[in-house]
Amino acid sequence: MASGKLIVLTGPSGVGKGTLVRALLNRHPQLYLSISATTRSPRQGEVEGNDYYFLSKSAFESMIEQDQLLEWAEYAGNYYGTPRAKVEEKINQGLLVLLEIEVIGAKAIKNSFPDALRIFILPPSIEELEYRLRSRKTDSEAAILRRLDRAKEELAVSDEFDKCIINDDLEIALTQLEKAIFSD
Ligand SMILES: Nc1nc2c(ncn2[C@@H]2O[C@H](COP(=O)(O)OP(=O)(O)O)[C@@H](O)[C@H]2O)c(=O)[nH]1
Ligand SMILES: Nc1ncnc2c1ncn2[C@@H]1O[C@H](COP(=O)(O)OP(=O)(O)O)[C@@H](O)[C@H]1O
Repeated sequence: MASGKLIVLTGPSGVGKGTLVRALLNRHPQLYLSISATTRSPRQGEVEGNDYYFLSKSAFESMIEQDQLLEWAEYAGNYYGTPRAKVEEKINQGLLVLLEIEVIGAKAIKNSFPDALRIFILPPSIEELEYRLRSRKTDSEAAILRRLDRAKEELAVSDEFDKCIINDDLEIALTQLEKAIFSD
């Protein structure tokens, strides 16, 4: 059976990764989005198994110990990781599998999936990133400041990825993303 491909979308919190992924999945339902595990508490409206698998710290640590995560990272005081089994199953079925993850995990993916296409989403400016994080109204002030701190470190390594796309105009970014995913 033809082997599928892994596509990794990364970039700072608030840049629009989730928005781009939702638009991509709407237009291309054949894409498979991996659902991550996290120790973060659900936000209002988030659904178990749809947005994330919400786990206790000890359940997450037991997944790490049993090598059930393809990659994982600590981010803003919580653990986040990609469950391995589903991704491997879908890749073996020949599907295009999408991961939406932070930068450390996206770098680590290179070890297990050297052929993964890793795309870094950039904001038009750090001021616009802060504006997006605040206007989303999903995070506390402390969480926003942790995300902005982390964003500065993340933006500094954007050139280590296969492709960078600036999410200024959403439609333009989406078209560039489609080109990167489907023309390779
Ligand atoms: N390494 C890694 N990062 C993840 C995973 N799932 C989500 N993330 C990232 O963790 C960060 C925080 O996610 P979240 O709390 O949902 O905030 P949001 O992305 O700003 O809405 C984001 O950069 C996500 O892309 C994962 O499985 N592994
Ligand atoms: N191109 C864009 N222009 C303006 N606002 C955007 C754009 N893309 C996303 N946003 C908004 O920015 C905020 C953060 O987007 P989100 O997809 O949650 O980011 P991430 O998943 O990277 O944390 C949301 O309120 C979203 O509606």
